[in-house]
Amino acid sequence: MGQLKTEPLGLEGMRVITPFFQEDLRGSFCKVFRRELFSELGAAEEFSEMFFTRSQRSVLRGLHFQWSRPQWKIVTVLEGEIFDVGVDLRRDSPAYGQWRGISLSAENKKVLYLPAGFAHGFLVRSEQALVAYLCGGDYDPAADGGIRWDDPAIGVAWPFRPGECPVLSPKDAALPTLAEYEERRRRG
Ligand SMILES: Cc1cn([C@H]2C[C@H](O)[C@@H](COP(=O)(O)OP(=O)(O)O[C@H]3O[C@@H](C)C(=O)[C@@H](O)[C@H]3O)O2)c(=O)[nH]c1=O
Repeated sequence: MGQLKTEPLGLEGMRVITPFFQEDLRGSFCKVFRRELFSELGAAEEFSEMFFTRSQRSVLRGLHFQWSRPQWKIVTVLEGEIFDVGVDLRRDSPAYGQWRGISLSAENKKVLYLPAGFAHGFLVRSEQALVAYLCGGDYDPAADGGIRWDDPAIGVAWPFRPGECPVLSPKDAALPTLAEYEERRRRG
């Protein structure tokens, strides 16, 4: 009872979790986190932050990471639907720079696990989306980084509707490409 199922998503360590879900006369029960499972997946046993973001349709957040103090993330959607994306930025990974994406919604109840070393972002595909995160590894504003959502070298195929433009934060609109980011780091 109460087990969660996991499946790979094409990049080493990236997993899709199907929560334990049960309905009865009162409503429902949905378990998305179990320490034992996430320890097996490589996540530190303790998480550092839990937070929620609410966003309108077409909002695109990302692609975010902490380069010097990478965090693992567990992402789930409590209301609405997002297209959720992870980009492998682990320096020693043969899949460096590759991305995978999946629809997460309140309806499908899928949960995404991103190991430390991935960039993360999402596009909102419903009127609103309420997204919940657990993050392992402390948030460090000085290490907070990001790369452009539309970096052509990464080539995320965001599922925009015809004529749809993403709504970005000023910070995200000014992010560099991965190559630019690396160049800045090399120069210090
Ligand atoms: C990311 C983060 C931000 N903050 C603060 C900083 C700022 O005042 C406010 C909003 O931050 P941002 O504009 O960076 O929020 P947002 O653009 O929603 O950033 C998030 O985007 C998605 C894609 C992720 O993967 C998350 O880890 C996070 O980076 O929250 C924290 O306190 N802890 C955190 O872990």
